[in-house]
Amino acid sequence: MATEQALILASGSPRRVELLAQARIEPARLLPMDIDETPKRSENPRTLAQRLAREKAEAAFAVVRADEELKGGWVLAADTVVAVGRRILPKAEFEADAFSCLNLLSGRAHWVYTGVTLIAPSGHTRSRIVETKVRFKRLSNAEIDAYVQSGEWRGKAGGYGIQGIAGAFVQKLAGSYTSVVGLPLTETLQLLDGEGFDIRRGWKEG
Ligand SMILES: Cc1cn([C@H]2C[C@H](O)[C@@H](COP(=O)(O)OP(=O)(O)OP(=O)(O)O)O2)c(=O)[nH]c1=O
Repeated sequence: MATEQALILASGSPRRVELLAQARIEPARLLPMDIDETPKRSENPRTLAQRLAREKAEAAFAVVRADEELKGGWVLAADTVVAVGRRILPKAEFEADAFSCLNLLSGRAHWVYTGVTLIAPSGHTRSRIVETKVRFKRLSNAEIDAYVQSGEWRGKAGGYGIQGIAGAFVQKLAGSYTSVVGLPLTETLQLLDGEGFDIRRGWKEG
């Protein structure tokens, strides 16, 4: 009989669950961590994504370690930050956020940084940061208005979701598409594999 292995995903992001499902990895438990995501003064976007992924993973690991049922699981967390130069864009909550993000992104290139942290049952921690450059076409006011109406930007870093309508705004992408959606699959599977989690257990046909 195969030994049990449990992945605890320290996330409330449906995108991250879907990306793992794409690789046939199903978390045993979702454990969203409500941490303060405010950037430190003059913190750069890359460092912020790394720090927040680590903080989410560490907070979740503390819960897992103290829980009889969850103990022995692998803890995974990620954080996605969108930036234009050093300017960090908000996770859009209000229409005004979405308007200002889209006006800023229109006709320009921006960077998407996703930090990923994995904590193995032993407590051993590994992190990766993935950087992707995305270029949007020039957006007309009518396009921005219609996109804001769609509501697809809600709760998303930089005020857009590449996996939806905004996929049509992208002229060029250099890096990792899955990282922009919220979880770089190649690097995440490498981390899991490196810490003894069987990433191919669900790959068998039927
Ligand atoms: C740029 C971009 C971001 N996003 C999403 C991914 C993340 O869910 C969100 C960035 O916010 P995060 O703070 O990384 O994640 P979250 O608060 O949604 O979830 P949790 O902390 O519980 O894991 O933006 C997209 O879905 N598509 C995109 O194209």
